[in-house]
Amino acid sequence: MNFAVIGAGAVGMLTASLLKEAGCSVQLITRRPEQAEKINANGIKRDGEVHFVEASSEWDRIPPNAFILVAVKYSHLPDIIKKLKSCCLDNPLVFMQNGMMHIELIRNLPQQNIAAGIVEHGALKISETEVRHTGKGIFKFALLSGDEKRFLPLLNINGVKAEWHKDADQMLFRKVLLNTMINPLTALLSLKNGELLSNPHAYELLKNVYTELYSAFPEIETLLPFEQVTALCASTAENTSSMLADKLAGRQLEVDTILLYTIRRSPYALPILQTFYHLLKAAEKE
Ligand SMILES: NC(=O)C1=CN([C@@H]2O[C@H](COP(=O)(O)OP(=O)(O)OC[C@H]3O[C@@H](n4cnc5c(N)ncnc54)[C@H](OP(=O)(O)O)[C@@H]3O)[C@@H](O)[C@H]2O)C=CC1
Ligand SMILES: CC(C)(CO)C(=O)C(=O)O
Repeated sequence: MNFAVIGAGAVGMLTASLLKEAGCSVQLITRRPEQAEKINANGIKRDGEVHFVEASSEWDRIPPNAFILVAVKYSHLPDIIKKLKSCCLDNPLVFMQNGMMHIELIRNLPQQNIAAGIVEHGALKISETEVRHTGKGIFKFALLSGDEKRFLPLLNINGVKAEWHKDADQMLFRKVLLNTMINPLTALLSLKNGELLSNPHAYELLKNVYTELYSAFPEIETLLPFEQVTALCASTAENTSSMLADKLAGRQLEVDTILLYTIRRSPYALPILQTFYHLLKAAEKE
């Protein structure tokens, strides 16, 4: 099976190396040619093992039948969308971003077959050619447009666990709610995921956020029971959330596509989350 992975950050390097290990043919597309050169020379190091994946910053290296997995951040998408409007017109596309604001952005792409992906793995970029697999999980996919049969091969890749979901909105919103609860609190308080449970003040805030979300989205009771939130904090206890990792690295935070999305989707004002939103935006570097 052929893949092109766009973006050689934490998720891009993790996904490309897992697919290569599974015997797939993988073309990694970097933004900077110098990163592609380093990857071609040294491979991708993942937890001490090296996986040789072909990398380039040239989009014409993408085979016409390859699945294109877009593994960049929400804020990087405008450039990618510009490219996709005139190339890779027949390739199936999968967008792997956290959050949900990208769904509107990609609505008018010319490609027929488009899916959303959820990455329930933890990945930390160590260097231009090294990634740490900080949490082993699963990939989830759901159809945004086109023919779902086109994507079913993604569920049968050796050693790469994947699930198909019938309802893209529900799949994505569950993850948004999870990220809305964990990411801002960890980023604001500089806590690891597990400390949201062990720090009594953080735990109180986590419960209050859940209660606030419940008032706006009562379906959360079945979509994402509080026990599932605490179970995830416990199973990723040592993880630095992606929002805290971005803050520590001085990168732009994915606040809008996660937190602002939730605030806007709510039928009522959400004062706790609005406060978190302004605290995070006020501290964000230009
Ligand atoms: N890290 C994690 O554990 C998880 C992340 N996610 C989600 O996955 C998405 C990606 O996250 P993550 O991998 O951590 O982000 P990173 O910031 O580590 O990586 C993003 C990569 O995209 C590259 N990029 C930006 N613009 C382009 C472009 N025009 N062409 C090619 N490459 C480009 C960047 O390149 P450059 O370095 O040159 O700027 C960078 O390598 C996010 O939405 C995140 O929320 C989901 C679950 C877990
Ligand atoms: C679920 C969670 C919070 C795990 O760290 C995550 O997806 C993230 O860090 O963005």
